[in-house]
Amino acid sequence: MGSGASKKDSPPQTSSNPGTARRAQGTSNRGGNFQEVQVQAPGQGRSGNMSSRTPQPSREARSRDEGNRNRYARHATNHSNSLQHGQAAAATSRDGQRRSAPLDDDVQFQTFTHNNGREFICAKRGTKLYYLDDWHSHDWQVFPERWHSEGTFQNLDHSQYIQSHQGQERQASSDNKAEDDREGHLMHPKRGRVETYLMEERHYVHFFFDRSTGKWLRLPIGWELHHSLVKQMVDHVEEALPHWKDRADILALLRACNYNPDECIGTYLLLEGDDWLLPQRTSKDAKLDQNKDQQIDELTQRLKKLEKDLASEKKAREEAERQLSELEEKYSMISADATSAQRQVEAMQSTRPKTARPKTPVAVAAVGATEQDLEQLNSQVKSLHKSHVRLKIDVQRNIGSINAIIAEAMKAASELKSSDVGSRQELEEVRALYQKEALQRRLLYNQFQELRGNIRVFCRPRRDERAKVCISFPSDQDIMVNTQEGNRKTFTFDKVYTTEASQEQIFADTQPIITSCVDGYNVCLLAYGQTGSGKTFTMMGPDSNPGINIRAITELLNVCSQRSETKRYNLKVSMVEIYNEAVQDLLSDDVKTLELSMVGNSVKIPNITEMTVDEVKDIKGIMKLGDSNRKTASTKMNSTSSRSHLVVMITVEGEDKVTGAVSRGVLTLCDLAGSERIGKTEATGQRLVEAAAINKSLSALGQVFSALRESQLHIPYRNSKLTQILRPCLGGDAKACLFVNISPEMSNSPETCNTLEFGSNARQVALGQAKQNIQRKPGGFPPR
Ligand SMILES: Nc1ncnc2c1ncn2[C@@H]1O[C@H](COP(=O)(O)OP(=O)(O)OP(=O)(O)O)[C@@H](O)[C@H]1O
Repeated sequence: MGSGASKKDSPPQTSSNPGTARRAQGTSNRGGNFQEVQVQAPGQGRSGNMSSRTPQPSREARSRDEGNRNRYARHATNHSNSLQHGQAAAATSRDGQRRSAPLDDDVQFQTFTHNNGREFICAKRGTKLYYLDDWHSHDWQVFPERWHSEGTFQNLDHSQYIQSHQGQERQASSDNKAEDDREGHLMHPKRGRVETYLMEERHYVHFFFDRSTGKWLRLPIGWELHHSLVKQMVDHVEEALPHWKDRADILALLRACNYNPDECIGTYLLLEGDDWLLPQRTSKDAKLDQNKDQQIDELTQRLKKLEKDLASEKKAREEAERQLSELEEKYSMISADATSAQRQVEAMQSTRPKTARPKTPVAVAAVGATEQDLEQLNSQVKSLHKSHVRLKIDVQRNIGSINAIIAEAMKAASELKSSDVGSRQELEEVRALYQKEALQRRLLYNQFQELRGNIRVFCRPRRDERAKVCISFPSDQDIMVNTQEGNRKTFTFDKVYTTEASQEQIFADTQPIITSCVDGYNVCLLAYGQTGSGKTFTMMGPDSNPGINIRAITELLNVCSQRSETKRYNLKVSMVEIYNEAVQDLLSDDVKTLELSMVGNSVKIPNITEMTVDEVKDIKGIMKLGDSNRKTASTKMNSTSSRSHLVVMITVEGEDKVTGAVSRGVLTLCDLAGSERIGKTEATGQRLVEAAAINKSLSALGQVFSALRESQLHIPYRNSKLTQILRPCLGGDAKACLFVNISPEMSNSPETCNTLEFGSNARQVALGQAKQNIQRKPGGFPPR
């Protein structure tokens, strides 16, 4: 085995990867390079000569050993054969003639169990010992010296097992042949055994051109994260899943999802909660958490103790206060007695002659208060004073401890406040979870819509501040109309904008669908509604605030230039007007009328003018040219209203610089003529003819939607020029969006209801899953 040299004497780790096994098999030297050992044929000579000497193992060990021996015996048979062949071949090549191998009993087979758990089959000849590195190879390696101390040997009695297991060997080899090594499994900690299959899929792979080697090389993840387009995708996923911080991980899943951010988010959400997807928690994290829990417990205990102390201190304080007030009362009584006694003494002294100072207490007794009484009173006053001082000290001491308690309580309160911050964080997490849930629901809904190929319908009311409005918005998917009869009707769409919605908002919601045109999808956007409801404002918009048309082409140019490293793009624009059932080329100098030819499911418009757009500045010129050629005429309702359908078609062809595959997507942007009833416009003459043509084509569009909705066999595309042109967009492999533009005025509520009903019907149309138009070889697409 050539690789044996690189493995040196360190035993390779066991690999369960079937691919690895297969590779090892594929690269091994079938003839073997065992050049030193002469071995006997299986079943010949002495065998298992040491088995009788080995101590008897336990029953469990015995059965394990038997299993091993069976395996080894099979391989020993094969390998002893191959030893012979290898040796013979080697001997032949070395000496030019085949050396006769002494097929005697000088080879002994043993199993060696390395301490790392791996087992090897070994062959001993004389003093030399060899081992088989790879189970499937026939390459014998010299047994490394140091392994002797790193494992144990067991002799192998192969002749004993060969006969009984030759049948098994044959069975095993026939089983192996049928085995598909793309099948596999992994052991998931929660899901248990997970079956896997290595699918073959066409995937985008980012390459870069390496000038030094002149080769295209795979872009490493680290580099790819700096690529602007990829960066955008990773940002998008990161924004949707704020918990997923590892950008390289995100990119790895994006690669696996063929650079589809939605699929990437969907996969993540599907497996969310899976520990393997989240950053692995380290033992350090666990310890930190444990410490935190401990701290919280300690704090809670302390808080409880403080509360208890506070309560008992409060009680003691109340008691002290009560005693104090009692003492104060007593003191005031006694001091009142003392004062009156003092007064009596003074009175007595003032009435007594100055010279005749009483020498005996009898004189004092005569006025009712003896000296003894006074002394008693004096001592009472003194003791009261003492208890007053003691009380004062007590109160001061208590106030000190109460202050300490208050400080502790304040500390505990601030800790509680910080734990409140924690619960606020929890609240934030719950909110994030809710947002994720909502995102998941929206994604699933979008995926469902995409799979069914539903026409997405967006409702946009025109801004009107003066008029009495008849609409209200219960949610961003519902709109309620108050009819003139006083009823209320609610309609549901994929999105309902308010009258305040900006052009940017409108474009942002359609942008992903529009840009999928660069990937080879056909995309169609229609604006339907009565005259003056804002269709042209939405699609074309004023110069200062452009609508979808100009923003879409600008965005397509941006996406193309972002991908210019790997793809070469060509963007062409054509513009037609359908006026009175005639298709007119708006980009030709003479506004020529065009013929349509239906070929199968597609429509061809021969001789249509296509203008290449290379830069953003080209767009406005083209739009202006088309607009100036557009027929507009006044009706009673709107003096500038267009009485024709305007269809702008943008073809984006991309050629992959590496594979040469060509993608082609067509973005069809259609500003339909006003849908109001003829009666309301009071049209006559030419205007009446125009209105009739408009009505005919719009009702043909409605019929196509109805037929598609009911999955009828015949879809009446041929009923009008409009439906013929739109056939590739409504025929099953395109993505379609319909804007229903409405007027908010009460006087227009019947038309508004009609428009919303048209939109509701269209929303039920399932076109089927959109398909990418990609051809392997360039030049594969027929001209339009
Ligand atoms: N969302 C809006 N915000 C501000 N102004 C608007 C809005 N929608 C429409 N308008 C204004 O209302 C008027 C009529 O709109 P617009 O011409 O787009 O209607 P329309 O449906 O295309 O009519 P028509 O069928 O006749 O072509 C225009 O002056 C336009 O600027």
